[in-house]
Amino acid sequence: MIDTRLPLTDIHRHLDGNIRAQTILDLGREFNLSLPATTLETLRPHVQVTQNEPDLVSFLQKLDWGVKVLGSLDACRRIARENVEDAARAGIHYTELRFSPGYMAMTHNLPVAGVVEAVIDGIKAGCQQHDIEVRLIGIMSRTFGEEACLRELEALLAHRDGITALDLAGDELGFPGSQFLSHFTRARDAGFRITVHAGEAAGAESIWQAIRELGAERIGHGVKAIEDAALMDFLAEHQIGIESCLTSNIQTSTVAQLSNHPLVTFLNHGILATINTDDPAVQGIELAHEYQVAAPQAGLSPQQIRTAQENGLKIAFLTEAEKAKIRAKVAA
Ligand SMILES: O=c1[nH]cnc2c1ncn2[C@@H]1O[C@H](CO)[C@@H](O)[C@H]1O
Ligand SMILES: [Zn+2]
Repeated sequence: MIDTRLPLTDIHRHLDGNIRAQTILDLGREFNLSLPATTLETLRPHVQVTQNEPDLVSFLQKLDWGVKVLGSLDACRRIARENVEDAARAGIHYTELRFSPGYMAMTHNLPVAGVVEAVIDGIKAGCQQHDIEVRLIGIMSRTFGEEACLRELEALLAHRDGITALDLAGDELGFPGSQFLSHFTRARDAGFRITVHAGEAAGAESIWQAIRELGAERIGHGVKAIEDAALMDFLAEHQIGIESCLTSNIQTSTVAQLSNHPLVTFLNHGILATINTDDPAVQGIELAHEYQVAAPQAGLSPQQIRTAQENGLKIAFLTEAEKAKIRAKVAA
């Protein structure tokens, strides 16, 4: 259950993995694109997971139509604003929305820094209309290689003030973190907080690499940490937070069934693990489902679910003063 006296957070939520099917239809029409379907019902299987995918890369293909319809910077602004609205409607008090500007820019050759600016704008517009606190995480999509990631990094650095952290996402097996050392050095020098998708498709060594070489303060998914006792101890001792996304891990076949998910073991081990969505529209879920259905199925007790909820703000990329303000507001 969600404890309504505590802030509800979603700190692992891709805004370009949460584009409404209706918006995909609207934008397809606006830019005269030929979509695979023209009604919501028939479009859905092309943009939403309908059965578990065999692996991460197949799952990620479901995000493609969402970004293919981004024919202008205004379209990017729109989906950013709608993301704030969706998160507010899901009852979320604080969210960190992440996006890959190069991935969003790709199909229609939009200026990458322009996409970053449009997303920042759209978030601001959304926050004026909804009572929610939002921070942005820039993603480098490793799937498109080092050069493309460098372009994303530079676009994010050009709008340093609007971006809180840097992440690396996409095909973890094909593009190991070791290819991105210089990217992360630059990002840390610029003062970005760091989270990295690791230990999802690849093993525990990928998590060690993210922490030791990329400077990750938090890990996205981190499922494979369970295979390395020393790493489990390290995560707990150094308070490296884990951003768990239960349903996502089933849909990517990272974990065979929720009863085998390591989240409960992470919590028992004193690791600051959290409950998040990942790509809600693509997955066909919202955060409430993760708390009310997925977490109990993963064996979490009500107390453990509450701990995971508290951990969300604990490991958020905010100052202690900002966290205190959100806690006070929700408790009031
Ligand atoms: O669960 C995930 N694991 C790894 N990468 C992901 C996941 N969901 C989305 N992306 C990746 O994030 C970028 C868009 O924000 C894209 O690179 C997409 O492939
Ligand atoms: Zn993710």
